[in-house]
Amino acid sequence: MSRFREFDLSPEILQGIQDLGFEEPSPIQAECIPYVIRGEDVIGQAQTGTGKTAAFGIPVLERIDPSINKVQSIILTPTRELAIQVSEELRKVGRSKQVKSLPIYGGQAIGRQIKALQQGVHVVIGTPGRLLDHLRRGTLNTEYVDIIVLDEADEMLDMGFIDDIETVLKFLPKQRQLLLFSATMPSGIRHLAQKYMRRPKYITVNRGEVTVPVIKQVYYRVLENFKIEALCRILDSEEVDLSIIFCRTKKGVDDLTESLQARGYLAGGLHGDLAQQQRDRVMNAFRKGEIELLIATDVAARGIDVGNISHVINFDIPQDVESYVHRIGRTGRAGRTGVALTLVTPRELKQLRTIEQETGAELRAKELPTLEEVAVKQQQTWSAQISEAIQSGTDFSLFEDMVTQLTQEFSPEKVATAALYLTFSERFNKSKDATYHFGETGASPGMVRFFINLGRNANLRPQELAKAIADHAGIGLRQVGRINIYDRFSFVEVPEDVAPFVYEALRQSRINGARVNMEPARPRNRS
Ligand SMILES: Nc1ncnc2c1ncn2[C@@H]1O[C@H](COP(=O)(O)OP(=O)(O)OP(=O)(O)O)[C@@H](O)[C@H]1O
Ligand SMILES: [Mg+2]
Repeated sequence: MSRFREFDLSPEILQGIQDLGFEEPSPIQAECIPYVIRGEDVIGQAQTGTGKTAAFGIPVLERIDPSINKVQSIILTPTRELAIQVSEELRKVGRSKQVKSLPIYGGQAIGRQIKALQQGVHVVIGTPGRLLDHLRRGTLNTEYVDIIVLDEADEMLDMGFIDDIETVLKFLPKQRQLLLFSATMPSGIRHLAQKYMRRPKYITVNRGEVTVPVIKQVYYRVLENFKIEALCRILDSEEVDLSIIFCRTKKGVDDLTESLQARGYLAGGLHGDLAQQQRDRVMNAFRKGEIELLIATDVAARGIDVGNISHVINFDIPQDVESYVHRIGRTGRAGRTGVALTLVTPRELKQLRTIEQETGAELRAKELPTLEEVAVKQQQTWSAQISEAIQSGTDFSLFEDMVTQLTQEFSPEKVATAALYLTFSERFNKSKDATYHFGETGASPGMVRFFINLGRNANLRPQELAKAIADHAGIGLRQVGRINIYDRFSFVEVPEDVAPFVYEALRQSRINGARVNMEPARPRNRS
């Protein structure tokens, strides 16, 4: 608490900070709080998860006079979930001071909001559309409003929101303090912002790095139609606590949620077309850990703060760099570590490079876990589950007679093994009809040569094999170079730059309906 005491804060607010368990101010808080208390306009930029909410929340609450039962501050957020979350944090900090905060957003009965506003609140946290609705109806009195905050300011001043924001500002008193906060602040937006601000103080603690260094950033090259399989292998082999999985579209979210649920994962979908009740249900379940995977559009990309998110997974690569920064920032918050994984298809490699360049971060390429690796991991998980069931004294009475009977005829080991087999073997991939190998000898310059064991596919003609490879790797038929088929094996040459895709395709593909299971040996460059 020591350094919080150095600010000009009332005992009630200090109490609120202590109740939240904050011991020291984060850098953005240390820098912003004094300026905001003094009434200056501030643009605050700091990495995701570094406490920007309290950086504006603490001084805003300090400035509220709870004896005046009127709205004195308005905070705008781009999404409903974020409005609820910010309102919740402000409610905690302001509790001792008896500051009343109210979230206001679309999808919730407006009558209820009007009633709550009539009873008197001090801080309103809302999404622009619904806030405008209240301003136009005259159900939100702005006479006493003197601090306005745009959280995720660059998004709020971007095309999608700017008209609404300008209209909101027109409803508010001319003499007002404006605060802008975000982890990203493109220079265009910063210039635009000047128009609404009085000699703003620009505070940034990024030191040139937009992403959070404790987030491990990794990407996997995958083919479009192999993404779900790739995702499942990742989920089955990583230590995932909670994870947000981002998709490009709402339909993508629905489809992926359904696939994952069908495979037995605890998954829930979140996007803008769902009913508010459903959105609330999913968000609450995720916060409580009742679902482990939140499948979402960019609606969950900004601001959302859930403590145990160990992994952010870009099932679809983000459309722009800001989206990448905010998405992956859902993990690695408040000093914790995190992992950000991105699935990249061949045609998206360029977009990946752009992200790398503009964030200055290094994304490491990683090989997908092999089926063997997944199996080992799964066996560990299952073993742990079995041990736990035994140690926790689970009631097995339903099966005890069966075991007694079986063990008269077979050894207990045999019985247990058979039971495990029947329970789990389905989930192992057993089809190993053909195997691909790599060889690196004798390839033409600039080419990588793959040695392919065709197994049951030995009757393929070279042209058919070339086409199958091109289709599966997502490359042109003409890029498949020399192909030779000898009895049950074949050589194929492809240019170096597409080799990783061919490699991936060979690992994953079915040719002639047979699952081809290639067990690694990386594609090595010829000497
Ligand atoms: N001084 C502090 N000490 C300890 N924890 C803190 C402190 N300030 C904030 N936190 C915690 O850090 C987490 C992240 O804070 P917050 O959501 O405000 O980050 P942010 O900078 O707004 O991130 P984003 O850019 O993603 O919106 C929250 O769980 C918050 O409670
Ligand atoms: Mg935030």
